[in-house]
Amino acid sequence: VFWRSTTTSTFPGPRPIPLIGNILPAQRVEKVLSALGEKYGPIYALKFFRTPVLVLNSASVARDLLELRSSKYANRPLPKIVEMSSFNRGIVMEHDPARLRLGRKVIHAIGQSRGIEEYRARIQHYLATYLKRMHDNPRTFMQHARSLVASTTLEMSHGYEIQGEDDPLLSDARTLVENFSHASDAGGYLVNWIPFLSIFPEWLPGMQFKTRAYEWGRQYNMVSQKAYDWVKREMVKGTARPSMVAKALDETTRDAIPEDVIMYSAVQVYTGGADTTSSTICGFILMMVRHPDVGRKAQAEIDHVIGRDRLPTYADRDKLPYTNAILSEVLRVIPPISATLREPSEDDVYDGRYIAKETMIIENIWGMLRDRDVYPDPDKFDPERWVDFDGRHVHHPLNIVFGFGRRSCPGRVFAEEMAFTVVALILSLYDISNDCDASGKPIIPAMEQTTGSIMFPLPFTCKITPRDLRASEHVEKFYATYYQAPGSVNAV
Ligand code: HEM
Repeated sequence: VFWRSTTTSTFPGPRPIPLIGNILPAQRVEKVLSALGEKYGPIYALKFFRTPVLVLNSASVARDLLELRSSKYANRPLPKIVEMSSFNRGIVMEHDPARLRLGRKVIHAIGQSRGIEEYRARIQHYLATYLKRMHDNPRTFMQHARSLVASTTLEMSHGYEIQGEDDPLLSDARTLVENFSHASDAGGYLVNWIPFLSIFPEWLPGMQFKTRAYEWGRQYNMVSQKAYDWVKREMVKGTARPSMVAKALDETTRDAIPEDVIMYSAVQVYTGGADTTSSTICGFILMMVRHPDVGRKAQAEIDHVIGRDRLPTYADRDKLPYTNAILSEVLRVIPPISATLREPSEDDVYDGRYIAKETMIIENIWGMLRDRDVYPDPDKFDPERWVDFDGRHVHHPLNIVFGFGRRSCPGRVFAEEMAFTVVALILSLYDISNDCDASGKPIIPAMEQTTGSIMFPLPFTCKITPRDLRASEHVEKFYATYYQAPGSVNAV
């Protein structure tokens, strides 16, 4: 204590109310945290009840702490409600370093380009299905984006093929994401700040959160187990398709990884990957409706580099800098995850100031991506910013939206590939424009997102029309080439 008080000072921040701490709104916290950052700087202190909190509002500070001191900042705080609902099982909230390492290793089997390659034919199949649906029914573009990513992630994690929108596993997985989103809303439950509340019985007024948390936990365990058992049964029958679970249960690694680590890691491919990646695709369409000039410029680039005789592929990414810049700028202005949490496993000092062990660290991703010192006019959607910008730079949006250091997103490679491919295909095939209301006035959708730990653009309408006759021919050809009829896929 003597050392602390003589050599270090504390971080600036708004004065907390005694006993309660600082009060933040229940929704759109990231915006309030950014506004406070403008007053108190790139790293500042708050207090929630007795918990000390540090907010990181700058990517450089996040890199200094979470990347350059990654072993010290590899933990996430564990809110009581998350523990009560069993969501601490699985990579996202894992506390045990050995289990975390194994869980991330399981996911890495599909998180790297080589791993993704094994699913190439299936990814093409789902892209073909997506394009056909977009072509036949462009009005439901949001649903098509969600189905595309849901199908691909469940295929890669479990080798499972979704049977339409009513598929029982898909609807269980969607409920699970919703429950997780509620449970991980740290500010939403008093018990996260006053943990002893959890000892009171469920029938007392105000204790209903306990019933809810146990129900979420029951559902999480049930879905994870059901999906995992399904793969094991398929393996016994000899009909299992290539998947992350099948690979992890392979003879060579069978004894090395505990079964529950495989089971929960697999289900988190869907929970971590599906809504985030489809939110990005819908965010792209939203920005194209709002900025038709940007879409036209990208189409000119695609036509010039690729021509109209074939469709762009992921392999063309480096040749399409403007199209690629659109993806970066979409993720900068509407990142699917606005903030995540960490905590240091030991005391630390940064910039001459003291950080106590188990301080709650808020990575304000939304705020970092609107840092006025780095991005002039940060609310402006301007892909041009990224055309000549070094992709390795700490302030490049793609180095921020997936987080930092040891807990950064293991699905980044897949997410970038899927999102870029869809952006390039859609721009090459379709014009995206605004709808009009009954009086003929253009409807320009607002940049509003759902609340919760994964944000999705609110439903909006637009027109998605084929650019020319060649677009229809390309979609038909793509479908004929890549669509795989049920039952035609080989087992492992
Ligand atoms: C555009 C799409 C995506 C975005 C923006 C995104 C963003 C993030 C962020 C910000 C984190 C927290 C990082 C941190 O704490 O520093 C994270 C973690 C995670 N993501 Fe993603 N993600 C995306 C797609 C995916 C995909 C496709 C998968 C699955 C293959 C996935 C699986 C995970 C998992 C399991 C974690 C927890 C990692 C850990 O705690 O160690 N994500 N993601």
